[in-house]
Amino acid sequence: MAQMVINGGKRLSGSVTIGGAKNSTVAIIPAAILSDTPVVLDSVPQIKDVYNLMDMLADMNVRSSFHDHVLKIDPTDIKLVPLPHGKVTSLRASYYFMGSLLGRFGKAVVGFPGGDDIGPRPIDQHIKGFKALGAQVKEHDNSIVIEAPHGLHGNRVFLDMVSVGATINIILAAVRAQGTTIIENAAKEPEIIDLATFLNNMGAKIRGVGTQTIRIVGVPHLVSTNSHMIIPDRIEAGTYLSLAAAVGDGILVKNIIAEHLDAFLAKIQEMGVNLDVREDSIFVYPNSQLSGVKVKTSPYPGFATDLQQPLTPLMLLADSRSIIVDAIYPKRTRHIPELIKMGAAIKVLDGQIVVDPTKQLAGTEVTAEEIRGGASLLIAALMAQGTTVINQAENIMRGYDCIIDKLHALQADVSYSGKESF
Ligand SMILES: CC(=O)N[C@H]1[C@@H](OP(=O)(O)OP(=O)(O)OC[C@H]2O[C@@H](n3ccc(=O)[nH]c3=O)[C@H](O)[C@@H]2O)O[C@H](CO)[C@@H](O)[C@@H]1O
Ligand SMILES: C=C(OP(=O)(O)O)C(=O)O
Repeated sequence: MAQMVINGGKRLSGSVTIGGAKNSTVAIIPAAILSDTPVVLDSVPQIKDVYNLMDMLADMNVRSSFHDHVLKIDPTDIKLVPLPHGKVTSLRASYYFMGSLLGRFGKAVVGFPGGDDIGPRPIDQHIKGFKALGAQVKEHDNSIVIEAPHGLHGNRVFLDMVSVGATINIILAAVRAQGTTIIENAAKEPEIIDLATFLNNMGAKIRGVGTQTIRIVGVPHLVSTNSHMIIPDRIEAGTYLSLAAAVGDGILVKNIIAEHLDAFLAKIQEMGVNLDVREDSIFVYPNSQLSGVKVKTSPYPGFATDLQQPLTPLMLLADSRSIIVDAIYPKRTRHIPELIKMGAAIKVLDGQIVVDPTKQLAGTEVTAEEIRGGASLLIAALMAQGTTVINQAENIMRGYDCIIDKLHALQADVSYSGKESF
């Protein structure tokens, strides 16, 4: 088990540069096996999910190398193998191999995915999409077995709810299918646009990404000719903005696409956070007076569920009550008992997170049950007097690029002991 040790109570300053988006990267790596030629990705975040996906690629005889944020993937000698367990359960995005193996081989055997334990995460819409394209889907030995003996054929799929994962998985399966697939009620996240840009640059015909209707005309082959630069991670950016507002004495957060953070920026400005939004960076001024706000998460462009936890510690500094309603993952509250251990006046009441003004947090031993819960504890620890030990800190490493170096650059007193020493 990895631990992060934080000596809090210090004001931080300096600048931090945001890495490539986790949720783009973890879709684009599985998508790379749809290419007939080697693929090069740039601005890839140094996170645990990337290393786990590389291990899964190796199981399929796909060579990959990762240096200085450049990831090279050569799928030319790929072999169809079942991916029943092992790394599959270490992250959510392993389920994208269902769509991409199906698109490449017309068959996939993939175990049930892991990822953050933030409440029930069914995949019925993914399966509905695969079936609509002509695949047969069954469960065997804790794996999903998907086969399209007569090939995949484009079709219309109306998603019952807006799902990032189902939208991406259907794109991956449809991109080399025969005919046209139309996804309605599709998710609009910027990471889906990034995936489509990557695939279109290799010859795919995907139109309408970023709207609720996506149209995919299948093509027989994909060929990569240029490297693809991953977009900046809006969730990492929101986390550092929240940290900067909570403990900063003036912090510049660089490599940001501010439009991807509209709902988050509007909310922290409503709290009274003083920001200077520049072309591709945001300067956060030291804050004095903050007010409580109400946050309700919803699919993009709404307030991201992945940012409710990193925002929570900042709410403790407000002079009035804040309320969070996570409409996407109502059970995403495993960090709350840990924040209470640190002295936070916070509770879960009727499915809502109620955050009351808290004068001072105190360092103690807590556990990061998942990525964003871990980020929330990290910010709280930087605010707290004394030492905080975060157990299971490897969960934070699933999604935050070079986090220890970035925190050191801001003068934070943080150390990490664990296998993932990046
Ligand atoms: C790797 C990745 O990109 N992860 C993100 C992705 O997760 P993920 O793709 O798993 O999340 P979805 O967008 O699919 O989930 C949205 C909602 O739909 C429900 N649902 C989804 C699929 C399905 O078949 N059936 C169903 O009921 C889910 O339980 C959830 O309540 O989007 C989430 C919501 O923005 C983010 O928190 C995750 O960071
Ligand atoms: C929930 C998240 O990730 P995943 O879907 O990969 O578990 C997240 O990044 O906050």
